[in-house]
Amino acid sequence: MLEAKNIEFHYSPQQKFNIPDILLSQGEQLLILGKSGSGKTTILNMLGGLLKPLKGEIKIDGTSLYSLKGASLDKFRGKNIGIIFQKPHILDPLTVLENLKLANYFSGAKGDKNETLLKELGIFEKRDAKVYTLSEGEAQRLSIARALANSPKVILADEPTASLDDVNAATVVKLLKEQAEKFNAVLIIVTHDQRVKDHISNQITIGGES
Ligand SMILES: Nc1ncnc2c1ncn2[C@@H]1O[C@H](COP(=O)(O)OP(=O)(O)OP(=O)(O)O)[C@@H](O)[C@H]1O
Repeated sequence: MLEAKNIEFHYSPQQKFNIPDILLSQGEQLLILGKSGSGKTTILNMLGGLLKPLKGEIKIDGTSLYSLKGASLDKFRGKNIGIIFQKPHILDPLTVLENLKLANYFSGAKGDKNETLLKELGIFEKRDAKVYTLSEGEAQRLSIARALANSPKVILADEPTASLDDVNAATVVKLLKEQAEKFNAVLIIVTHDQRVKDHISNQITIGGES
């Protein structure tokens, strides 16, 4: 389902990242741990089709990600990959529901699961609220909803709990796991948050001990 093989990458030759091969079947979950600056976001961006590795291949559902270019890569990403960024990528002037509709629009999806998703994530009551009025936890849940709006086969989350208190952090990890299980999607979380460790047993650490 998701395969990353022989990946090599550096921003400068003095700082080469050591990137392990990753092989995940449908429905499998992986936690990538590592200290700040170890390259977690960099790996996630490569897996998400946002940063081309210098060498190696990333395959999703049999498609070699970087054999696609421009609009085809954007379309493939919109349809198959849901990314929850470290800082929520949601649009402030729009409402909660409008943000989901925008994600649907970009991938040509119907959006028939939007309301269910908002209910499951506990923000249905906020569907007509503008994003700038949301609490941090609500905004984070909306960014999860947006990433899941098109029922992706691969869910990638970058430090989804970083700015959350213990209760909200546990809720967010639980929601991500539940949603991934529901879609039988691959779930990869990258984090340096030790609180997430107990929730996903399949783990790798990059850049030495975390
Ligand atoms: N566009 C870039 N150009 C040059 N160097 C970069 C770029 N993006 C990241 N880096 C460097 O690469 C290293 C890894 O960055 P990355 O954001 O992947 O780490 P991280 O493990 O996600 O860190 P954090 O946990 O703090 O988010 C850092 O030293 C960073 O300064």
